[in-house]
Amino acid sequence: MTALTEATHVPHPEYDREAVRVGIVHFGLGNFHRAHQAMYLDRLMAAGTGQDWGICGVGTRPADRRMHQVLEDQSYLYTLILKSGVGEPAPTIIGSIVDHLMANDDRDAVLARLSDPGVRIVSLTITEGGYRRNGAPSEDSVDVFDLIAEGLAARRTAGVQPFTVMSCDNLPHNGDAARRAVVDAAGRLGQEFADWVDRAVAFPSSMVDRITPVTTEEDRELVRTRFGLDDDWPVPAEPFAQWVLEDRFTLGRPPLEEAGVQMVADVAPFELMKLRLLNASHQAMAYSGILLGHSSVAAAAGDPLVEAFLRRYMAEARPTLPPVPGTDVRGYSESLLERFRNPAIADTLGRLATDSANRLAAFLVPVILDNLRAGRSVNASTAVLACWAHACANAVGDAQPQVSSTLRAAASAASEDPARFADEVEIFEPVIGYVEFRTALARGIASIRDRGVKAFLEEVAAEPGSR
Ligand SMILES: NC(=O)c1ccc[n+]([C@@H]2O[C@H](COP(=O)([O-])OP(=O)(O)OC[C@H]3O[C@@H](n4cnc5c(N)ncnc54)[C@H](O)[C@@H]3O)[C@@H](O)[C@H]2O)c1
Ligand SMILES: O=P(O)(O)OC[C@@H](O)[C@@H](O)[C@H](O)[C@H](O)CO
Repeated sequence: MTALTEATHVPHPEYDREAVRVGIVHFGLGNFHRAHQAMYLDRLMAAGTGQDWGICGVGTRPADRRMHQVLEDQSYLYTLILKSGVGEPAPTIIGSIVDHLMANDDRDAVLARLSDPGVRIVSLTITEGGYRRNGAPSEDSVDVFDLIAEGLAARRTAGVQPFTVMSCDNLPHNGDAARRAVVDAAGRLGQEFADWVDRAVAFPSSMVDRITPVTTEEDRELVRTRFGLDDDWPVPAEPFAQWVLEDRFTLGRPPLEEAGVQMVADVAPFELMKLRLLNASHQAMAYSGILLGHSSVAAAAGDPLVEAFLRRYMAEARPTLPPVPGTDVRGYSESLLERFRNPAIADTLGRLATDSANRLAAFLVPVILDNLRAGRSVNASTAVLACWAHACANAVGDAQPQVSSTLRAAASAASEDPARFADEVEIFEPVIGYVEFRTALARGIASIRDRGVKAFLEEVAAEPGSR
């Protein structure tokens, strides 16, 4: 077994990692960041143009301690395994992460990093829920946005220009979501400071894409036995990767376009296309798939009924999208179905159903709202919510969508009184006033209850698509 630091028999960092300086502080260093942003930076370092943009990860939750320990033990190296489903998986050892801190254990070290003039970007993959402040953070967790605001305040006091805050989470207008959260946290330090943050800090939006599932025991075994590498936490991902990023940075940026990133003035059309076709389809597949007895994404996507339902959903979502520069949106939809079917990606419906209310709020509810406003059908997208209600109430174990106990109780009551469910769910607030929505949802819930999910999905999938 070869240590990652010694491995030369697979692609590995050939650049001098000692010469890499930290230029990016990243909050929420999970699998996606390691498969995406860190991979792009590693490409630049290999080309000799990214050496000022080393990454220092920051964990803010107790669960991040495991990542902290593993990375520290492995000199922050890990294996990215790309799986196309055809031929051998392709490993690359990624070297762009050079430090990781736990804010819970050493807040001062994190603030020192944030104050360092060499740090010019703070990036985020803290999940959709990470942008909602629900009361005080739990005792063991540190609030990401409080830390960022404190870091900005320290820089201002020291006369150091503010860093750029770059959200890489799947949220509509993720830059604006980050701005709101940072300005809100800055407001707790004073209104004048919050106004300064709002004026002086750049918050570019981005569209980020690479399906990156949770690491399994099989992935660890693959890396050990097939590649002879001693890696406690490799990252599996699909070969496809896309990053479209607004070119607004206060203190410069890495030459990301040289690594394949699309730098644009306005990311909104790309972002809408991806969230409403890929992520919302993931939601559509998760709850219908769970009710049909599937547990893996590949199996659900390979089920002709789920595929027909996804096509129907995408046809309903497409009219809500603006033209996307250089992109055939129908072709994009087809390519997604193929990516979902990748048999080598052990992605689970359980992962897609994690934190389900926040995901539906970000990806699906806006599609319903736009179609309602335009007087178009919302049957397929509302069918996703009817499936969600039944999956929340009836699925068990890993398949059960992650929701609050209040929401689960509402979902359980929905079978008895389908018309009530709409009023019980906070994330429906933007669409609750539309009678078409309420009727479609109640009808969907009752139809699954009375005729079963298969008959219901067959009926929805057979409706003529919008375009
Ligand atoms: N996995 C993918 O395929 C993928 C693709 C594109 C974008 N993303 C984005 O990246 C995010 C993270 O995905 P991942 O696969 O790395 O997940 P992960 O579970 O591997 O890592 C999530 C990270 O976010 C942190 N986090 C979770 N909730 C938080 C909160 N409320 N406040 C602060 N930090 C929090 C966790 O501690 C962890 O460090 C997604 O939610 C999505 O927005 C993921
Ligand atoms: O990661 P989330 O919570 O935003 O959504 C779950 C999946 O849809 C998502 O992780 C996709 O796999 C990803 O967005 C593909 O780029």
